[in-house]
Formats: sequence, structure tokens, C-alpha cells
Amino acid sequence: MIIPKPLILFIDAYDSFSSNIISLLETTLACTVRTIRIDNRSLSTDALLHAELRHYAAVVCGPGPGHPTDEKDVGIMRRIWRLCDEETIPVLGVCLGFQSLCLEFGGRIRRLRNPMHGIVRNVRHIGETGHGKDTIFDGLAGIRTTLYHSLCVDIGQDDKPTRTWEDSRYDISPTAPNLVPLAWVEAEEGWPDDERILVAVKHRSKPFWGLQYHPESICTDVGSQKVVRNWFRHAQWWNWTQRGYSIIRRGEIKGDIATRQSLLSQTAGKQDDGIMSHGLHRRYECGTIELPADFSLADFLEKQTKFNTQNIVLESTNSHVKIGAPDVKGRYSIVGVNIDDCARMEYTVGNNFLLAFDGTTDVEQINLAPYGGIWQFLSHYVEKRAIANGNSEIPFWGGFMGYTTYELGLETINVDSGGRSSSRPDLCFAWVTQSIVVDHLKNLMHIQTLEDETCTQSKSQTQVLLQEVSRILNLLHLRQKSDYIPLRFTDVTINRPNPDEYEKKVQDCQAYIRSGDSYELCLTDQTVVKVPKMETLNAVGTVPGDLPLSWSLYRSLRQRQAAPFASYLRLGSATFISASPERFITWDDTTGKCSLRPMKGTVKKSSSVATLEQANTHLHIPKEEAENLMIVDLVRHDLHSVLGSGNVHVPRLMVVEEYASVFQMISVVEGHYPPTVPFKGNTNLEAYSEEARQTRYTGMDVLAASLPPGSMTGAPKKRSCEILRVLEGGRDRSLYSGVVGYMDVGGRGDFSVNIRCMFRWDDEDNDKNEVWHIGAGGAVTALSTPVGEREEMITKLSSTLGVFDH
Ligand SMILES: C=C(O[C@@H]1C=C(C(=O)O)C=C[C@H]1O)C(=O)O
Ligand SMILES: NC(=O)CC[C@H](N)C(=O)O
Repeated sequence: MIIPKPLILFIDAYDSFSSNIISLLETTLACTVRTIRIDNRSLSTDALLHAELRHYAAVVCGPGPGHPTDEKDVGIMRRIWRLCDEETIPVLGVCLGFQSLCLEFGGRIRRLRNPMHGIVRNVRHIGETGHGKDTIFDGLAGIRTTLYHSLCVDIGQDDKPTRTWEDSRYDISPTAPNLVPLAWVEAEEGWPDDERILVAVKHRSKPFWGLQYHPESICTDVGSQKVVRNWFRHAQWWNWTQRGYSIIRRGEIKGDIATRQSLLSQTAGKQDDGIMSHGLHRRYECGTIELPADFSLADFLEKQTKFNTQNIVLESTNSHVKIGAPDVKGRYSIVGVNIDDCARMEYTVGNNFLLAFDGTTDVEQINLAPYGGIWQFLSHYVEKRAIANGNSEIPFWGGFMGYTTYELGLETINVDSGGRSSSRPDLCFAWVTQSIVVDHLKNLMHIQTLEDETCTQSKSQTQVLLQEVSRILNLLHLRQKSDYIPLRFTDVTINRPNPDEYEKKVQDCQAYIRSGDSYELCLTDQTVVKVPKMETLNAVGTVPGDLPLSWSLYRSLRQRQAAPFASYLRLGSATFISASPERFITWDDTTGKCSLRPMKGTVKKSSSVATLEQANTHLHIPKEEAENLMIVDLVRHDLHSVLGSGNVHVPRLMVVEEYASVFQMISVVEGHYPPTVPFKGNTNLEAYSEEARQTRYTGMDVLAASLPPGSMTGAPKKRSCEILRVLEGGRDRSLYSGVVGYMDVGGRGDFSVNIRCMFRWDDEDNDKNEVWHIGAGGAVTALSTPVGEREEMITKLSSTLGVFDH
């Protein structure tokens, strides 16, 4: 007989670390976790709550934004502490959950003198004394733990004089007679204030425990897992000896499975008609040409590409520069060819339909309801066109290329970006069937096409394209080389953020952080540049002939800022130019691996910070490390919520890298999922049974669950985005803070975070001007200074704005 694992109910207060705690529980304990949100209505009466809890061995009340005295922030948690004796169940409160427990039993909640977010500190606990036996700290040496809190529990610790503190710290306080203090954090050298922070308690008689620190953080000692194991042992012991009833092992429960349902499982059995069934391009062809040593992709594109139409260029402009990390030292550039003829999908937040342009003049409006949403539709579309027999040397064989905006991400986390006046697309992907991929390492150009299997034309598209490319390469070879001189403008209008107002907003962010509503906020602002249209342009530099102004701007930007994720996009009504150093996500379904690369911690190159060593000294300080750590933990959560417990790792933590004008600190977070296996003797990947599709995750699931990029939001993501929307005046960030990249027919994807970039919309031009937007910002924490943040924003802005403003 298989004995089912005990169930733990996790009460989720909309935090960005919840899934990390669930992973910690499921990997250290033999248990299964179900979750419920603090405001879940299905447990609205006591009878419903009791009936639900009867299935569980224990409850974990999680962390979250806000204040434990606020009903909205803790919801169901409070009802758990108040259960009558017969219904009582063992509980572990973490952070907000801990504060809620202490508040219920006599602790007072006050603000910390210095909020502690992403700060790693030593914990002194009762296990180190002779009284630790039979507590959750039994058998533990000192531990280092991560703190994420602005509020703390006051049980009168500050009233104790220093001379008695050492001996009395674990005594029960008369103000909270039911709480047994188990652990404390004290100030470390270098910290401004010596504060006694209570970080663990147990209820004197009820089976309730709490931890103020975050046992699941990547920077908390693994040794602290023992605390969780001890807790569950105590909890189970209590269940066996004191629980008023036997735990029910069968029947329906309201708690949700801790991972999201896969996108593909939701499209099972869908009728495929219209654009979904058109153009099943599956015949793959590839031709390769050796490139001359002095090959310039930009020069080539000026001859090869029809501009002023749709274009997609994802370029690695740092492949020949000495600096840059090997894993993003862009080896490949990818160009979509004849985008005008491609199918294109556009979706705007709030709509329940998608517009599909089929490459002619026809537009199909697709109802998304039967699919369940935009991402379900897109993953189904790719699945139907998946192939397994492309050239294995090439990362992209054909497929979707395009962008999503920041607001698309907001929609996925239920943050309202209401009150928008335009219906510009928030997601736009072209289905690219002809592509050029340049391998900068081997100096090769691959020409690829995906054609209809039914196509009978004698000369393949690949051959046509190969001939054209060879002709242009010859032409370029014969041509006299001349250096590209970036345009210098004489009459642009630049509307920059007001630095004083920006500083004020940094202070506002810090007020939200002090009140416990956020741990970190990535504040940004926008600069608007009006540039005369090409016809009236007054500029000096290489006159770009009949090429659009946007292309000249791109050339100028790429020359100034070598970057692994440069891009030039003209897609629908948007134009986008970027020199992004930040990869968001890359994945490969055939190996079942995805990797995210959050960047946090920025220092401008200067005479005092000129080398990597100096940058390391500058960035490895608590403020910068805390910023980075918080986003690493947030990204781990995003991944765990799709890929499940134990499937997320951090192979690189806080490594400083050099870029054109700044040094950046990055971390790498990896996720693992079952690889997609091609069927034997079949070049297609799609022949999965319906049953297998239920549990088939792809990189697109991870992408959809991780937007907007955590490095652009702060933590916890939802509350922080709500706050930022207000502080940023309800203005759309649009393409800035969104992502650009591809998802291909071979099951691979690669997206960069849209920073160090600029964009414009066709409908914003007037007769004379083009209107360009440039976003810039940085993460604000309790340790930030308003003037420091202002300088950081200006540094980042200038790296892009320099294109107009030499
Ligand atoms: C917000 C920007 O950058 C983000 C913020 C960073 C930081 O706070 O250090 C670093 C890289 C980006 O994730 C920007 O470039 O505008
Ligand atoms: N991480 C948390 O749960 C934080 C709890 C609370 N909002 C605080 O800031 O103290």
C-alpha cells in the first residue's frame, strides 16, 4: 500500500518568495504542499476552514508585503491563530506570518530603525545554550540567514539592560507571556544601529512556531534546513499526541497544487482553424557561407534589407570586443528576412482577442477564450510547427521573433494598467520563416528557410536567398570601405526627467519600504526626444541615403555601446532600438534547461572605478549585494512556481562584469524541466499524447510566468508594481522594461530585458517630428540615497541619450 505523503497548507500573502519556501518544504520534508491565498473566498466560513484544515498535517503562514495589523495583508492567517482547541493545527509562520503570530499573542509590531531587505546576518539561538533541547533549534550551530523585513516584533527587549541581556534574552517577557523567544539577530559591526531583533518564537502551549528570517533564501545557510525539519518533527509529534481528530487522507480539498498548469495542457483538444492551421512551415533548409574577416552585419543589412517596412535584427555587437562575460559574449546575430510577408500576431492588454496579420492585407481577429489566453495560443502555435531536424550549430531555425511590453507583464500578475489611451500592441511577434544567422565566432552566415511541405516550386527559397546574399557580399567586398560617422543633431528637443522630482520619488519609494509594503522598488522615469523627420533633418555624419532615421540612430547606438543583446525592430507600429547588456531568459526544451540572468548593481566607469577589481570592491557591499540577492530570490520563486520544488539552482551569484560604459553585477538562476523528446523516425516534436501534454512544460511557460522581469520591478513583484505605477504617474513604460527575443521551432528561446534602449510609435509622430522615448532607472532599497539613485538613473540614461546629445 502506498501511504500518501502528509500535506502542508501554505498560506500565500502574495509574496515573491512563496514558491521558494514551498520548494524548501518539499525538498527537506517528506511532504506535499498545497497553497491558498490569504484572501481566498472558498474558506470564508469557519466550517469551511475547519473542513479544509482536517486534511493537513500543518500550515505555513508565509511572508508578504504590508502590515500584520492590516486585515487585507494577512487575511486567513489571523483566523488560523484563533482556531478553537479542537481545530488547532501545527503552524510555522515565516516573516509576515511570524509577525502575525506574535501580534496575536501579545507582541507589538513596530518599524525597524533600519529596514533589513536582502541583508544576511548571524542568528543567535537557543540551540546554542543548554536550553535548546526540544526546540526547533536543537542540534544547530550558529546560522547565517537572510532578512527581508521593515517591521519587527517588540516584546519589550529594549527595556532590558545590556548587563542582563545575555542571560535573559530567552526569558518569556511579561508583555507577551505566551511567546517563548528562540532566536535573535544583533547588529554587526559597520551597522549604524544596534537593534535587538527577535527572529524566532514558539507559542508556550499551542503548536505554533515562527521565524522572522527567510529560511528559503539562497543566502541562508543550508544548515537552517534543520530548523524546518525539527519544526515538522515537533508538528507531527503534536499531531500524534494532541490533535483532536485523525487527519483525513481522502476527499476534495481547496488548496491548489503549488505549480502552475502547463500552457499546452490548456489547449488540449482545441479545434485548429484559421491562422492556427495555415502555413505549417516544416521543411527546413539551410545553406552556409563563409564570411570575410572584415564582415560588418550593419553594412550588409544596408544593402540587403528593405527598410521602412518591417525589420527584425537581434545583434551581438560585442562579439569582437575583449570585454564581456563568455556566456553572453554574443556569438550569434539573428536577422528575420522578409518580415513583411510573415504572419504577425498582435495583442493588447485587456483584450480577449488577438489580431493575426497573415502577411497579405488580411487581418483575422482570434478569440482567445477557447485557448485560455495569449500564451496558451502562442505555445500551441509553436508546438504545431515544431521541428527537430534543423542545423544543430544554429540557435534559431525560424519561429516567433518580437517583443512584449512591461504592461503585458503587469497583466499576467493582475496589476491594472487601466486608463490607457491607446490600443497599441503589448505583444507583437512575427512568425519568421526566412532567417539569416551570423556566427561571429566561426565567421559563418547561415541562410535558413522553413517552407510548406506541400510547396512544389523548383527553386527553393533558400537557394534564392543564398544567391542574393552572395551577390551582396561580393558587392561589399569590391566597395571602398568608409568609416561610419554617427549623426550629430542640431535641432532635437530633449525632455528629461526632473532630477529633483526623481529624488523625491526615491524618497517616496523608501517610505513604502519603511512601512513594509515593498522590499525593493525599481524606480524608472522617461525622457522624450523629438527629432525632426528625415526630410527636414539637420545633422552631420554619414548620410544614410534612403534608410530611415531609426536605422541611423541604431548604428550610432551600437557604435557607442557594444552589447550582447543589441536589437533593431520595426514591427507593426513600433520601432525599437536597443543596446541591452541584460539577458532575461534563454531556454532549450530539448535539454529541459532555462537560465535567467538578473542584473542588479551598477557602477559607472570612471578614473576611480576603471578595473574589474575596483568594480568588485565597489559593488560587493551590503547595499548592492542586497539588491541583487532580492532579485535572485524573486527569480527563483518565479521559476519554482512553474518548474516545481527542487528544480531551480543558482550556479552564479553576484558576479561583476564589465560593459562598455558601466560595470554590472549579475547572477544566473537556472531551472530544469523534463526535456521535450522528438519522436523516433519523425522530425516533428508535436506528436505528444494528450496525457503527456498535461505535464509538458516548455520555456514559454517560464517566460510567461516571469514577466515583467524581476530586475525591473523590485520585490514583492505585485505590490511593488502597483506602487511603481502610481509613483511613475500611471505612465506606460511600454517597450522599456519589456523583453525582446525569439521562440523558435526547435524549442529554444532567448530574450533580453529592454534597457539602454529607445522606442517610438508611428501614431505619435507629427508632420515634422518623430517622438522617441527613453526609459532609465534603478533599484531603490532602504540603503539607497536619493542623490545616488539620481546619479545612477542619469548614468544609464546618458548611455542611450548620448546618441542625440553628444
Ligand atoms: C532600470 C534599469 O536597469 C536595471 C536596473 C539595474 C540596477 O538597479 O542596478 C541594473 C540593470 C537593470 O536590470 C535601466 O537601465 O534603466
Ligand atoms: N518578508 C516579509 O514577510 C515582510 C513582512 C513585513 N511586510 C515587513 O516588511 O516587515
